[in-house]
Amino acid sequence: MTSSGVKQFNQKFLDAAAHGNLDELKSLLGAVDTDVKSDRGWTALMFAARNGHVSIISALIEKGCDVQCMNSSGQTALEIAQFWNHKDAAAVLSQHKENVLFDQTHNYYSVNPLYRASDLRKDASALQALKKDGSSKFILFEEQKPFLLPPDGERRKYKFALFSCNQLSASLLDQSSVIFLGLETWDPSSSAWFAVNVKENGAEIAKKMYPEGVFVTPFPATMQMEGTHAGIFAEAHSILCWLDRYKFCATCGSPQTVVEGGYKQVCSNADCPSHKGVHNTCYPRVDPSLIMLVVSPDKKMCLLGRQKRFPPKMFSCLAGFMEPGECIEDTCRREVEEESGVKVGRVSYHSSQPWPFPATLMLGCIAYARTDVISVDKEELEEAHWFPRAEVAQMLAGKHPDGLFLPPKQAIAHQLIKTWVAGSSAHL
Ligand SMILES: NC(=O)C1=CN([C@@H]2O[C@H](COP(=O)(O)OP(=O)(O)OC[C@H]3O[C@@H](n4cnc5c(N)ncnc54)[C@H](OP(=O)(O)O)[C@@H]3O)[C@@H](O)[C@H]2O)C=CC1
Ligand SMILES: [Mg+2]
Ligand SMILES: [Mg+2]
Ligand SMILES: [Mg+2]
Ligand SMILES: [Zn+2]
Repeated sequence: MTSSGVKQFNQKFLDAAAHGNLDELKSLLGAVDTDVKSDRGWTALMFAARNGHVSIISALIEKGCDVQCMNSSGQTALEIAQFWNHKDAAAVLSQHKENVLFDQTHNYYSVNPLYRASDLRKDASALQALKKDGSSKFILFEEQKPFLLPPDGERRKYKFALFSCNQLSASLLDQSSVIFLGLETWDPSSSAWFAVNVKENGAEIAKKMYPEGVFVTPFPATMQMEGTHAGIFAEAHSILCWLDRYKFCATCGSPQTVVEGGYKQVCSNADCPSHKGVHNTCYPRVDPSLIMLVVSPDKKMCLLGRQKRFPPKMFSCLAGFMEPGECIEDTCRREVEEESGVKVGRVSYHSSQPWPFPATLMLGCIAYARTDVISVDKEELEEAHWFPRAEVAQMLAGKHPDGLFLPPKQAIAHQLIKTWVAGSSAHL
């Protein structure tokens, strides 16, 4: 199709959304990019939100459109629906889990719908019964690679291939490292989910059941998963990596036994001090890390940097691990000063994101600089600059004249930057 043909096609799609023409929209859905934008940066979802067309909104969300996308004035579809007082449309948009829950941002990898039922972990016989229950669901991993159904004509995103206990061998299910991920709801009779690390023959069974399924290298493939499955992946992958990396007691070096559905390891040495007092070596790790959008003293610019490993032309927020005995605010101030020489004053918390590679927890902040002179630590960053808001908006929209761009929407860095560009938050 010629470029003017594509433009006409896209316009038809946007018009169908704006006029509430569901049949027309559905006939175009497979053929167009659901997030295509008008000249003013409006998506089909925003047009539907503007006019309160709930069925169009539902059809677009079902197809996996970007609910958090912003127009050139920095509004999301939800904000548009609220502004025009379309209550039903706003309700559908705000219910959507990838968007906003409890009026708070929920980042990618953080939307895990399972109820973790941690009390059940201690009940070995209850867990054993759940493993044999026909309604329980099993997801598979091989060497920490999840077994997923890839996108196809119908499906735009990866999702887990689900197995029942009858489809897996007894020896696979008997492993102590079968991880109990939780129940589907708070109702104790709801289905349980488990993650299993398979050996060769398990991988064969998986392929036989789902010939189209693949064991994928987690990053970046899991960035393209259905939102709730990405949340379940984050839980399972972090635990599996921990079990794989921490096989011996950190206190005395003896082998450990996996207990509590994979959530604890106990030292086999009865005399080990880890059996007494504070025994935090037995539990899975979470490594807190700060990520911050630093705003200039005049509030007109933000600080973005490049690590050497980034793809060319990509800039992002500064980030760094928390150190022992440090509070969130001080980690933020220290990492920014170490990496860029800029001194930060007030730090305001925005939102968090599990980053399961293997078990980082990103704590996202907006940081207010007290100084603006940049002196880059070349060990950590290749370059860092102040960028004016209009230029960052171009980067967000993928329209920067020099092709500079930002991490994708699944990264908390993107969400922090978007918050600042929109200037719509209580943080600013
Ligand atoms: N979700 C998102 O949007 C983004 C996520 N991130 C993630 O944030 C995390 C931190 O960012 P990064 O800039 O790399 O961190 P830092 O600025 O703290 O520097 C990284 C260095 O810290 C050391 N290190 C590794 N693990 C730890 C730890 N648990 N505690 C203390 N120091 C550690 C490593 O040194 P050595 O290699 O010498 O051992 C590493 O090279 C990373 O996991 C990164 O993937 C970063 C940017 C965006
Ligand atoms: Mg650093
Ligand atoms: Mg860093
Ligand atoms: Mg550091
Ligand atoms: Zn020990």
